[in-house]
Amino acid sequence: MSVTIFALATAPGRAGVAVVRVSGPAAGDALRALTGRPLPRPRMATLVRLADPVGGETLDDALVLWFPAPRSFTGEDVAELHLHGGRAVVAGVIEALGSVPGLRPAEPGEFTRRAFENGKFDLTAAEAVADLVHAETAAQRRQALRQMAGALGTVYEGWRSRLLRALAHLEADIDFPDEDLPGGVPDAVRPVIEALAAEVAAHLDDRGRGERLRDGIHVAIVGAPNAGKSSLLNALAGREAAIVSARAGTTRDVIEVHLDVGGFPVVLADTAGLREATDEIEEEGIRRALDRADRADVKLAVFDGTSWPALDEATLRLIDRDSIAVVNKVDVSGPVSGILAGQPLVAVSARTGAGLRSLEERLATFADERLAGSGTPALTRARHRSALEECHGALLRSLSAVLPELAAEDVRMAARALGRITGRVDVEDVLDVIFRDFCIGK
Ligand SMILES: Nc1nc2c(ncn2[C@@H]2O[C@H](COP(=O)(O)OP(=O)(O)OP(=O)(O)O)[C@@H](O)[C@H]2O)c(=O)[nH]1
Ligand SMILES: [K+]
Ligand SMILES: [Mg+2]
Repeated sequence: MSVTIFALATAPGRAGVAVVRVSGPAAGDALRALTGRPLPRPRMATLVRLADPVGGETLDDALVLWFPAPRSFTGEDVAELHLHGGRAVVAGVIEALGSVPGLRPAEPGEFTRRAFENGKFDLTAAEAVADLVHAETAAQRRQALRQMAGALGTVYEGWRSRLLRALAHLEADIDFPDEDLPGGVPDAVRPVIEALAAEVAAHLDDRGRGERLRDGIHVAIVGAPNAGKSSLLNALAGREAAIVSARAGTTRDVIEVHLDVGGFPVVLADTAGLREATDEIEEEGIRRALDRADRADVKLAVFDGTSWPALDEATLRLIDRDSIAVVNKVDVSGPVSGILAGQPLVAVSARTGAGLRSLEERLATFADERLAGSGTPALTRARHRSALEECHGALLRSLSAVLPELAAEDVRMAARALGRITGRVDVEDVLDVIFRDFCIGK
């Protein structure tokens, strides 16, 4: 029988309300010990006085909820204590719970892990709980909620059950071979495996859409010294994150800010101005700038409008189809317009804020094209990607296997790779890694 765990489920620190969660066979004992009363009616908020079971001192007047197993978040008996969110109240209740026999503080992610182990949801949904807790933008929230509702798990489990049917077919063929037909995969099964391999490949080939939506789309600001890159970063971030000065070569290190642009998470990076370096520090800064530009999903190529229509050569060379060309300082230069890399220039002033809205809209459109996609659930984690790559490889091998026994073994491997994603098969080794991502109380 499992031990009973407890933890503060809300963020630590002073707050209006703090929720303490208790889960396990002794949760009812704990609730009775602190309230001095019989258990309240299940799932009904009840106002009670909580007192220290040892000294009898009053700790709080709290709302308590009682969820008997199995109808609870973890599938075990669960008690929730909604406290006044002061540090002393929370500390007193936590200490009182620690004195109840059979209780111990929870590890990070332990509540969600128990829910998974009790079959409340599959691993992809458990991972989505962590994503939802960390979601900072609307698009991230939507993706996590979809995944939590089982959108990804359903796709992977669907593939797995089709594979298991194909496997049954293959195994029947091994037991009762048709002497006239040579070769590995029989004709009846081949199209099934081919179709699955194609679906898995299409799912893998999404340019990291789901992973990017979790982690943010990477945007690098590049341009000549004094074009106003750092000023632009500050204007978009709404704070003085980077140093601005009239001296060319101010920025050396890459400076990152995290933004919400139209509901999409964006990691915006300011970089050193591109020119012949004057010392080795600047040289390293420029190397980092080019490296970041190379790895970015989108480049903001910033030009100094005061030299319009002359445009910096080094910056022009970096422009490709993943770039947005920006002309800055239009407060000085006056209006500018033109087409670069097939797209209209965005004219802005980091100083007055003119044009920043259109720039944000253009960025959001880029993010939308790359991240939002077709509504099919996206691949969200490297863990899923590597298992799917393994599955795909095994499917391709099975198609070219010369013996049905070998084809069956490959299909079995492909199915096992899918089962590892949802947590159906041998996952003990990954559980610790996955739940370590969670905070305590989740
Ligand atoms: N008038 C005007 N001046 C600007 C604007 N944006 C930046 N500046 C000025 O241009 C100068 C350079 O700005 P920075 O933001 O430091 O330029 P940078 O591209 O980051 O320069 P490096 O880091 O040296 O590559 C500063 O004096 C800014 O005040 C703008 O929109 N209008
Ligand atoms: K500067
Ligand atoms: Mg700068």
